[in-house]
Amino acid sequence: MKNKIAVLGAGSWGSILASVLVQNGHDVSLWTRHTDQANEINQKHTNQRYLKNYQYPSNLKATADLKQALTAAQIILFSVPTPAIRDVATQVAKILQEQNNQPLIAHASKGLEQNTHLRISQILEIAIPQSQCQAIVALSGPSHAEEVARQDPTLITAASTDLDAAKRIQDVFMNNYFRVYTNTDLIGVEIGAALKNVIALGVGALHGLGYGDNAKAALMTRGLAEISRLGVALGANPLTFTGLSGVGDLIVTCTSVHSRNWRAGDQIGRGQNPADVIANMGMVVEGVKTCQSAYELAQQENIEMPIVEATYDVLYNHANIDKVAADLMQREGKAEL
Ligand SMILES: NC(=O)C1=CN([C@@H]2O[C@H](COP(=O)(O)OP(=O)(O)OC[C@H]3O[C@@H](n4cnc5c(N)ncnc54)[C@H](O)[C@@H]3O)[C@@H](O)[C@H]2O)C=CC1
Ligand SMILES: O=C(CO)COP(=O)(O)O
Repeated sequence: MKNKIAVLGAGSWGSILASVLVQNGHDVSLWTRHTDQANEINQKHTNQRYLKNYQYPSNLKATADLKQALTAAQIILFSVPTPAIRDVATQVAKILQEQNNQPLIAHASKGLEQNTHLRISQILEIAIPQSQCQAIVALSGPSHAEEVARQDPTLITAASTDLDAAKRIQDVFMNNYFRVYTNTDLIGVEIGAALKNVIALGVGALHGLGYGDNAKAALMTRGLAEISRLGVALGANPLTFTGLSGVGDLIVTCTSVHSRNWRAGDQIGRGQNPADVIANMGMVVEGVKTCQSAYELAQQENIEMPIVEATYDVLYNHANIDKVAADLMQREGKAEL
């Protein structure tokens, strides 16, 4: 069934998800706040700043007019960085009220809000009244835009407490290279998605420091233990962390050259100033702000998260990165489980 879908955010992820949806036969309106970017997508079918040399389907329509993008939308997919979610969702709620529309809301963003420590679906739930929204679905898993663009096999999860809503998102995205599973553990999926970026910063830093695969595998594994500990304390199913949005996304983000978080960590490990690295990336590095939220959340919930704490110290307290890595090794002996 053909759906009218609004995709909000035309960075690398939103624009390629919009492309998948168009290829699947849906009527897609891709919203960006930049008119020149909308013009480039509509006229040249490119989005050079975000996905070099990729040709978008000619029937993908981009617009800088949010009202126009949302008109008659049956599904709205948010794909803006976490810090922008609340503001964009507030604008969306106002328009939906005027249009008297109640679409299904999905999001593909990965992070925790600063100060509130909220997951994306929680922010959306607050910003968009229930009367304006059928349900909320989170889309997550090991999926770099650059490889979806090549139509490499990609598997992700659509998570919602409303299984029918998750199935609808599964249906609109599934094709021969994009396979979608459903999951009702929204908390686990969103926590895995947000926290893997923090661990990838750390693994990238180890690479930059010159450490080998033993150290990186160790950080990934113990990082997953921290993610699971936090997730379970917040109500997640521990098994979710063995899935696509848990270990799956952790692996891809900690090992892929496409990962902005890994690349940022690598440069920091080589001695560059974290603020400069983030400023020069040209795309969002979600793990940096999420690290602060995760650090505060761990303190608040009294959860032991030494890797998150070490990453926080490097990013926010100018801690010496060699010393931080050495200190992690000097912690008292522990039971693994
Ligand atoms: N790039 C990827 O392969 C993947 C990204 N993600 C997630 O998707 C989300 C978006 O990431 P990307 O597209 O990669 O980021 P990006 O940095 O490539 O693009 C972000 C887009 O959001 C727009 N934006 C930023 N602030 C905004 C605001 N206040 N209002 C409206 N638009 C705003 C920017 O103009 C840009 O078009 C992130 O949470 C990321 O973790 C998830 C899976 C894969
Ligand atoms: O979430 C992602 C891959 O699944 C993207 O990770 P980066 O933001 O580190 O590129």
